[in-house]
Amino acid sequence: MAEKLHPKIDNGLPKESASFAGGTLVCACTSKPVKVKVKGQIAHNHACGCTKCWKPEGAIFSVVAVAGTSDVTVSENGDKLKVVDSSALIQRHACTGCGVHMHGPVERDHAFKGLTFIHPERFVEDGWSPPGFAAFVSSIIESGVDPKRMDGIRARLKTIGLEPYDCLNPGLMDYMATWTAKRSGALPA
Ligand SMILES: N[C@@H](CCC(=O)N[C@@H](CSCO)C(=O)NCC(=O)O)C(=O)O
Ligand SMILES: [Zn+2]
Ligand SMILES: [Zn+2]
Repeated sequence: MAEKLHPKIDNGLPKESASFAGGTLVCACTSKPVKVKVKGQIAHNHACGCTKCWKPEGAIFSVVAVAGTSDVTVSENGDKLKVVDSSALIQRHACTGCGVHMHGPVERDHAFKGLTFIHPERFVEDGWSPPGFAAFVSSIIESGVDPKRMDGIRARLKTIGLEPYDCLNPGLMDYMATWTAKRSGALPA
């Protein structure tokens, strides 16, 4: 049987719509849900195997993307949000009612400063840009996945169309390294 990875990718990738202009993320609470508005299309959507990103029940990967922090606004019931780990790069704001991570801005001096991580499956609307790769794949072992399943899981990701990487994809890794090199002076700013 095919490995189950995440409900939004197990049956093929969701379809992007050219008319998607942003939408509203809603948490899983049946009463007073937290709502977050996002302007415009999301970027760098990926399946993430790290232990820190929020995953729906039973999933071994999260689906996570970024938007510009200035395009992300908590619109309802923001008082229910609490930062999961204030020492982390991504300041993941989780709903204290249901546990869903609703937005995760990067505020520290870093290549990703000014971006906010979000989970597009929480959009009420369809049409958001689908995941393009799988990141931190080996990290699923840290959540308890049997290492013997890894070949099958990587093969399944490739079948779905998500190239598996054990960190981020080459484009984002190069972007971060370039930022670091410019900071150190190894490359001209
Ligand atoms: N093996 C660790 C990896 C955790 C990790 O570094 N996660 C990445 C990707 S999150 C979305 O792409 C990261 O950038 N984390 C920064 C942060 O969490 O603040 C594990 O699995 O825990
Ligand atoms: Zn909630
Ligand atoms: Zn992650």
